[in-house]
Amino acid sequence: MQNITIFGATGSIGDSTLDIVRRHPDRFSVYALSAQRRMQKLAQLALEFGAKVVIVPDVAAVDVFRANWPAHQALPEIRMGERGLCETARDPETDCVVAAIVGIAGLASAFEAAQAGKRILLANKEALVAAGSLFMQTVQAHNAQLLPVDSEHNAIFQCLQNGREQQHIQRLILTASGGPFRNTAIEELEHVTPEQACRHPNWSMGQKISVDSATMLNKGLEVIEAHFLFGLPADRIDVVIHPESTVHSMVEFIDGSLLAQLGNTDMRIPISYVMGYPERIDSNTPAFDLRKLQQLNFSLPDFGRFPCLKLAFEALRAGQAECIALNAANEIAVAHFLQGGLRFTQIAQVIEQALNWQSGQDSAIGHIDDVFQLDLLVRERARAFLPASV
Ligand SMILES: NC(=O)C1=CN([C@@H]2O[C@H](COP(=O)(O)OP(=O)(O)OC[C@H]3O[C@@H](n4cnc5c(N)ncnc54)[C@H](OP(=O)(O)O)[C@@H]3O)[C@@H](O)[C@H]2O)C=CC1
Ligand SMILES: CC(=O)[C@@H](O)[C@H](O)COP(=O)(O)O
Ligand SMILES: [Mn+2]
Repeated sequence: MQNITIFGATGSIGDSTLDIVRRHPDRFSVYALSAQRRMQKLAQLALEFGAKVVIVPDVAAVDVFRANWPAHQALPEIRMGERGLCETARDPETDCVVAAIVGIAGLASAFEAAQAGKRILLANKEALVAAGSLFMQTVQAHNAQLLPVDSEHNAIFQCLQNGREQQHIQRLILTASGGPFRNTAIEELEHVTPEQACRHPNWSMGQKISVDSATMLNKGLEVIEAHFLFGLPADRIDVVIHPESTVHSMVEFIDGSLLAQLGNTDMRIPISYVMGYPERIDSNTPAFDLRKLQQLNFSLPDFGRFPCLKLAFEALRAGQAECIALNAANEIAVAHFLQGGLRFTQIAQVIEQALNWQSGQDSAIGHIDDVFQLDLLVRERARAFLPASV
């Protein structure tokens, strides 16, 4: 029996993970669950899965959680804030951490899990983008196990036969849907709404990653994530637009063979893979219907339409500080776009300004605290780059 702790349990990845737990009560037991705003949902989940611990942001959230808890039931232990998340990450009762908080907010707890030598199922790509080598070194130094949840990296991991084929890679090919604006006239992009940007053609996901898919910064973050996970330089990681999102990514090997992983667009598939790893387990998803598969299309992305993807490649080539800046500026820009305070096309402009600013700095990133410090600094700068009105 594996004791699972899910950080970001109320989100889209949390939902899919808990559905696998539901399917395999003999294998998994929920130890702890965290949430940020949705206290009612957290209480329902903690009750259903018998969580021993919940982690909420602050005292006010504790009150809301308690108010949503049935009077006759014993309360789980309630921990608070980042300290509560980190305490739970290293808790001896936690066997496996699902890192599914969105954004840099998930880094401290995921990093703590690495330091505690836990098994980490990593959805939170921003953690790896911002702390790349430090994170990977920490995983290695503490004998932790890092398994990729992100569908592309999970596909690559499967193609590499769980890492055994790593030394024979020629290049990685990340597939990208192209998002909701793949065919939108470029002049119209400055007028698209948050609602349109969040309407992903193939996947149902949280708001932030949906906007990232629409700008294709998601793919840029994934290129950086792949670089750190699989140790390949930027020029051996390709991105192809594949509107069907059926091929989840590919590996080209030195002998010319290409291996791909295919499947429905349902995150329960990659999540069940890492939950059961090294065994495959039932993902509770419908079988793939090959008769519906008329065509698989592939084309090269247009950097003019998707400047964020170009910026991510530039950040990766420039170094860790630029990757931190890319991510921090994007988080600020996307939050403002979602609140109606920024145009869609201005997201790339804010990121570019932050990267230009970063290129004039001398930022050494040798410790995890350097990551948090630079992240905060870039956020401050990025706020200054936001236009006064849209
Ligand atoms: N969804 C998907 O299919 C995929 C997601 N990912 C990655 O997984 C991560 C999660 O994505 P997704 O599930 O879509 O996101 P959601 O927005 O659906 O869920 C985010 C979760 O994080 C919690 N949360 C939000 N802000 C904070 C914070 N500041 N501190 C602590 N917890 C917080 C939320 O709590 P609350 O609900 O209470 O606000 C929620 O539980 C992202 O990094 C994303 O890029 C990767 C591949 C696929
Ligand atoms: C499900 C998943 O892993 C997402 O990151 C997905 O890949 C987003 O789709 P695109 O970024 O390809 O539009
Ligand atoms: Mn992905």
